Amino acid sequence: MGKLINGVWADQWYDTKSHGGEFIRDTSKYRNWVTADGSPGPDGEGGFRAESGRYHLYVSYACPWAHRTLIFRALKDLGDHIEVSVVHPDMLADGWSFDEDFPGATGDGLFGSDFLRDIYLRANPRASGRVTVPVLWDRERDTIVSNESADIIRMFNSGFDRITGNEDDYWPESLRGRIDQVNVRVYDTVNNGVYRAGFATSQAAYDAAVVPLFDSLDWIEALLGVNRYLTGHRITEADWRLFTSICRFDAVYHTHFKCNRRRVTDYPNLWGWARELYQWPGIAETVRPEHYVRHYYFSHTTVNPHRIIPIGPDEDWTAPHGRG
Ligand SMILES: N[C@@H](CCC(=O)N[C@@H](CS)C(=O)NCC(=O)O)C(=O)O
Repeated sequence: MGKLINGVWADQWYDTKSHGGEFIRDTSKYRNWVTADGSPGPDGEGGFRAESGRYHLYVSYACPWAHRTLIFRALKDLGDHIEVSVVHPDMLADGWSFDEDFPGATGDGLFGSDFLRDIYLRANPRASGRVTVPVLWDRERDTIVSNESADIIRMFNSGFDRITGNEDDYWPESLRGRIDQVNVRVYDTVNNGVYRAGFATSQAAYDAAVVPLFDSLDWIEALLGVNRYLTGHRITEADWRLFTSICRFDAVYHTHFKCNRRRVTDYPNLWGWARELYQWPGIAETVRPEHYVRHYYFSHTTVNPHRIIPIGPDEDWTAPHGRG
């Protein structure tokens, strides 16, 4: 695992030393937007018009951020319009690779590259920074539109509606304030909180992440006792953004990232909600435990040096969810 520096690959783990043992996530570099008519989105430049077949999505089934984009691709009927390439779950010295010797790893369907970094270098031969999934690639302009999952799911939520005829809205105007509020807490303490706990290299940095994480899970459990979904009676982006961390929680974060005060199955409301989302049409196919279990336990040798993959909990995600 590493990063690009002026177009050259350097094998480097995250630098926690200079921040008191704390893991700090880099910000995404590409923030352009696909819009229905090609006008600029909230950030970045214009010229990325929604068109069938024009955009290609690079993902890992292991990654919770990439998982969001696969979920929105499924929810919004974009499967026939946006093709996907899936990296191998092992992220080793060369970063994400397009090796195909793992079921579900597709190789690079566009260029036949060996590594995901080749895609970043194609967009900019002197690229610097981490090489992350997801990446939304524009075949027409031969460049990266965005490598920020929060933006990509909003593009998918509304940008292609004229092409698909699917007008389901997971970021409805009337709930935007509340959704954004929930997203901030969920991002800081859960989505990113598990990484801050798991990659911490000091007790203080771990404590500072793990306590707010379980405070938030208690808060969510209470919310889901009152409302069917996080922001009320209607499922929104906020639910899907939480879901990708929750489906990985018991199998990975509880053990590998030491987030072990409780499991998801210990929270009756959260566990029912999680099963409902898992059973939502099109979603179970996007949940690939064999990829995420392998990825975390095998790739993070700083956390799990012997690469032993634990047996995992016995949980039935297909049991009736009892919600609603
Ligand atoms: N802000 C990005 C974060 C993406 C991200 O961190 N992806 C991880 C996989 S879960 C990755 O590719 N990491 C490689 C690295 O950090 O070198 C997003 O939400 O799209």
